Amino acid sequence: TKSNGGRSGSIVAPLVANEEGEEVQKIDVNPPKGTRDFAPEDMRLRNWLFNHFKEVSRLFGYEEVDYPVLETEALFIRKAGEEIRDQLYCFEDRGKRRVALRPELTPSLARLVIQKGKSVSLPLKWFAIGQCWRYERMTRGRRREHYQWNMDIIGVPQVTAEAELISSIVTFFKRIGITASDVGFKVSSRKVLQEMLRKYGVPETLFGRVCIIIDKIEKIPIDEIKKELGSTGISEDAIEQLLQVLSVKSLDDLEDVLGGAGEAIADLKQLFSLAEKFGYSEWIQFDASVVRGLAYYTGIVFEGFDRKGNLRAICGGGRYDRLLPTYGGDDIPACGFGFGDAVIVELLKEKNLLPELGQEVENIVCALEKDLQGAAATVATTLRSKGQTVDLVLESKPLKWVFKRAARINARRLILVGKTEWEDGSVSVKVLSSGEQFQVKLNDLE
Ligand SMILES: Nc1ccc(Br)nc1
Repeated sequence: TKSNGGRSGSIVAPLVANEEGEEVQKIDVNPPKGTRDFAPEDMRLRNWLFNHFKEVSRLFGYEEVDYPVLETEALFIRKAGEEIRDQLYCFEDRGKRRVALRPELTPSLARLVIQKGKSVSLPLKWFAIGQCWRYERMTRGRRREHYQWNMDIIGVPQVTAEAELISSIVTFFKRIGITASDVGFKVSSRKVLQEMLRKYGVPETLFGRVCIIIDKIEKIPIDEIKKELGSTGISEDAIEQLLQVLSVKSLDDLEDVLGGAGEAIADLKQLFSLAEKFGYSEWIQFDASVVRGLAYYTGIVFEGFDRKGNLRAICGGGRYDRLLPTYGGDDIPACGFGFGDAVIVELLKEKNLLPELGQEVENIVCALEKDLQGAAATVATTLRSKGQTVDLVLESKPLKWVFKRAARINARRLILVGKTEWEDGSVSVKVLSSGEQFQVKLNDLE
């Protein structure tokens, strides 16, 4: 027995004989470390999830886009100390170009918007579902790929954009049976930090780095946070004040600390007011400690969390008004979110909300004799041309086998092509749930 979970990686794989009788090593039939296969039952769940993503995006009037999974490494090189950068799945290709498997979709979106330039009219409302990658030492045994649903609004500076994005996620949750008792959104604004840093004369250039350090506040000891903040040159007093403001519990308290004139308070007040109008107030709460782990956010940030606190963030997003100019693009405001395909499935399992998705086919068609296989093909094609799904039995099989297969694929009807009936263009139909059986002319078969 293998001690490595059946992977033949480190243990010499068994030798098997090929067609020429040569001894060959059996390949490792598992997918590469950190990646997944999607066998039919997995693919049915994935399609169910993605169809909800797509249906919500369509409801909100968003257009679908996609980008290459492979991008130039430069698209993701940011110097703010992000984990997403440390884990970049990057390499040199055969043309000696530095490339990377995308760790997220937003930089590709920015690249395409810049590429389109004046040929597109703002605002743009785009969505994508794409596989994203990271290269992480497998010691933690975590996945190296996941699929992310993204929705983005490009060209709207007002907070109405963020309010609509959160509404789309709430709409998604409601469609799959998740309620405000299960999940909430922690909402804040990076303008809180920005205003605090300005107050202490901290250079704007440190903003991204400071946010990334603070995003780790619940992951590493507070002394480490203070040490890392200190290493940027921020004074101890400023650090104390920063950490103080992150523990503020309400917008009113925040207003007391920041004063009422700043954009942070104005944005947050408007967002909570719009939440009322969109009908999702019970889903959101102010939480000054939310900063998110991507350097490019500049304003409102939010993350979906499970109220039981068992899981990692379900989704997250925010405003990134400075991203396009960092790639040489125009100064176009933007905001968006990412929603991964892993935590949501863990949540659905926990809430017993996973859908039962068996294979379904309307008809299984079978020739009763070998020389009627052609006739069976005609029957299958006729049904398919009418939009009926058909599993055609492709070889001569005993009826017992056919009935077993019909049950396994959950066929609704068994269509038998027999010699006598076929002579006058008819087939036998058996409705498998009721046992009802009748003969019918092929052309009358619906
Ligand atoms: N960015 C990223 C990519 C892949 C996985 Br799995 N998690 C995060």
